[in-house]
Amino acid sequence: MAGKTSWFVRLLEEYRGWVILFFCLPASFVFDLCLKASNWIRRSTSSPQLHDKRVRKIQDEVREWNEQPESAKQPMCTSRPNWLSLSTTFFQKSKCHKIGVMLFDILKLDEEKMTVKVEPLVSVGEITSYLVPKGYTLAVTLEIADATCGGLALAVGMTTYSHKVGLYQESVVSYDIILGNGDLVHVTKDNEHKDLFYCLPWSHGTLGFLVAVELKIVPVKPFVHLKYIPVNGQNNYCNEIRKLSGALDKDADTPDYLETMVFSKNEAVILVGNFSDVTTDEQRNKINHVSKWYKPWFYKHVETFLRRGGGEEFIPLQDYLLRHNRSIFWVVEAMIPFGNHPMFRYLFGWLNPPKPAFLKFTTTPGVRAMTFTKQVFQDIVLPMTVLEKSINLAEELFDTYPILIYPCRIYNHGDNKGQLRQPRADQMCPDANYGMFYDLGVYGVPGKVKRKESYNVVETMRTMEQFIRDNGGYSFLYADIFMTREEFEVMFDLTLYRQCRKTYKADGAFPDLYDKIRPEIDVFKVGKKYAEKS
Ligand SMILES: Cc1cc2nc3c(=O)[nH]c(=O)nc-3n(C[C@H](O)[C@H](O)[C@H](O)COP(=O)(O)OP(=O)(O)OC[C@H]3O[C@@H](n4cnc5c(N)ncnc54)[C@H](O)[C@@H]3O)c2cc1C
Ligand SMILES: NC(=O)C1=CN([C@@H]2O[C@H](COP(=O)(O)OP(=O)(O)OC[C@H]3O[C@@H](n4cnc5c(N)ncnc54)[C@H](OP(=O)(O)O)[C@@H]3O)[C@@H](O)[C@H]2O)C=CC1
Ligand SMILES: CC(C)=CCC[C@@H](C)[C@H]1CC[C@@]2(C)C3=C(CC[C@]12C)[C@@]1(C)CC[C@H](O)C(C)(C)[C@@H]1CC3
Repeated sequence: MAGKTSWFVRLLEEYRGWVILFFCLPASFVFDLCLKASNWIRRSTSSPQLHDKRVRKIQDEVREWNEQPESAKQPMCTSRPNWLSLSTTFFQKSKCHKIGVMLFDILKLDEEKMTVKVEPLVSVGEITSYLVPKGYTLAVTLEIADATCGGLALAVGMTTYSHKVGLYQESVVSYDIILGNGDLVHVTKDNEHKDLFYCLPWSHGTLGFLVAVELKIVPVKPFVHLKYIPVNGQNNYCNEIRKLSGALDKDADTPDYLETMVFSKNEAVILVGNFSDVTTDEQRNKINHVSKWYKPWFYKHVETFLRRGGGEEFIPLQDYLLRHNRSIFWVVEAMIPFGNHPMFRYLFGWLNPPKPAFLKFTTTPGVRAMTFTKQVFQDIVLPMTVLEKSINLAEELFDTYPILIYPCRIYNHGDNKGQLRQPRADQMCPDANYGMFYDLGVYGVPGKVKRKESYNVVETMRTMEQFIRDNGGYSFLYADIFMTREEFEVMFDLTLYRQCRKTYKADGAFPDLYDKIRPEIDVFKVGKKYAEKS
């Protein structure tokens, strides 16, 4: 039996690419078809006109929960299974009382106000397909089609347009929330619930159930004119990012989209995109549908410009917005090392990406332990003042490239306005009410470049988190965190959040934020094991 198991495990490990190709990708494809079919059935029986009725049903369920004896009450969460969620943590919903918030409709497009009102489970892929043909897109559109408008609103979202508008939360005009007592409140930044308005982002459903969200949209053109600018030398590319993002001058003419992929300490490609029409033959010859299944993975395509010495293309907007979807940034490479081979792409490229939902659904405790201890998926918000330092530290700790940089405004809304602290004086843009920060994205298998042998995830991540706290930054909470509760409260300001939990009847009704987002694995037990080993 043992022999059989080790033969099987060896097959999985040594030929994992083939196993994924012949088993995971087709299974993921079928899985996706089933999900799509069930969404389609749900949508065809649902309609925006029935929104109020659906909301009343949820309110009734919450009121029923309130009528239970105190001793029987478990905190509430949505019934959406954790495997559908885009988070690396596996929050144990079995410890919660689950309420079905099955809301999938696009409610209203208001072209005068430039907003769109949606139910929370509308996905980024769906809203993009709805808005782009009408000449709009969300001000903050994610690259992953499966992220939902509601999940992003109550957690955090960021994109390559964020140097102009900030985080996803800045593009929210209003939230409709069902509170712990079943009341429905409409929350805006100017009405009597403004305190709640500032606390809902980064709250992960611990303040109430979201039933609708109104989001700002921006006018677009059918193409993005994308310039690929390779830069040598760390100071050079960091200075260029600061300049292009408007970090040094709030009146600088900034591009519509700005992204950087750092391929080694001294080599990066900066992507500068602007909305554009395509009218001339010369422009038409430079059209590139980067998201088609047979095209090279986007980051691999970008990397070629290090050798080619720069270039420009016209990319259809929808292709641009979902450019990282097919290879899930560079996550798929660790699973299918030959996935970017032209033969693979032409024959099987349409099967990619493996659905994150499928991967999560099939994650056994062993695979989870492996991804937890041997891989890194982190997005970190940091001020531009530590750009060089953070890249050097990421190299030292994780030893994996590429590293992703998305500049992003963090607004100073005043004192005690939500979980994010005011940017420090030296982090503010001159004469502006925001500081220029950025997302540092590190995804993959640590030790890839210098082939460092041992990777102690707990020690490494805690060093990174110390750096984040010291510099007034934040970890995205979809990822595993390694902080104690006390350290978490140094990173995030929970003063107003706590007040809101009381005022809006969330205490006892919803889990506490730290308890909801921390990994289900005992980080400190894992840390102790590493200590014993060494
Ligand atoms: C049935 C099945 C289900 C799976 N489900 C999931 C899942 O849910 N989630 C998930 O993330 N993965 C999943 N995988 C993918 C699989 O676990 C991958 O092997 C894993 O992502 C890679 O991690 P690893 O520690 O095994 O790295 P390795 O196999 O050691 O390496 C991954 C890649 O990095 C390179 N590399 C590793 N170490 C170094 C180094 N020191 N220097 C240079 N290069 C290096 C390797 O050459 C390889 O290309 C699944 C695989 C199978 C077969
Ligand atoms: N570029 C970016 O910024 C990207 C960000 N992400 C991250 O991915 C996540 C989004 O993924 P997605 O799968 O859409 O969302 P999730 O299902 O992961 O939801 C995120 C959190 O919001 C809560 N939530 C979601 N909907 C509701 C609701 N209607 N009422 C109350 N609480 C709710 C969830 O609680 P519950 O479990 O109770 O439902 C969960 O804690 C975010 O965490 C985001 O930060 C991912 C990709 C890219
Ligand atoms: C700000 C920006 C650009 C954010 C991009 C975030 C993505 C790279 C993240 C979001 C969700 C994410 C953590 C995910 C994964 C990879 C990285 C993702 C896609 C995977 C698929 C990695 C493999 C894991 O076993 C598992 C399946 C749990 C997760 C699921 C979520």
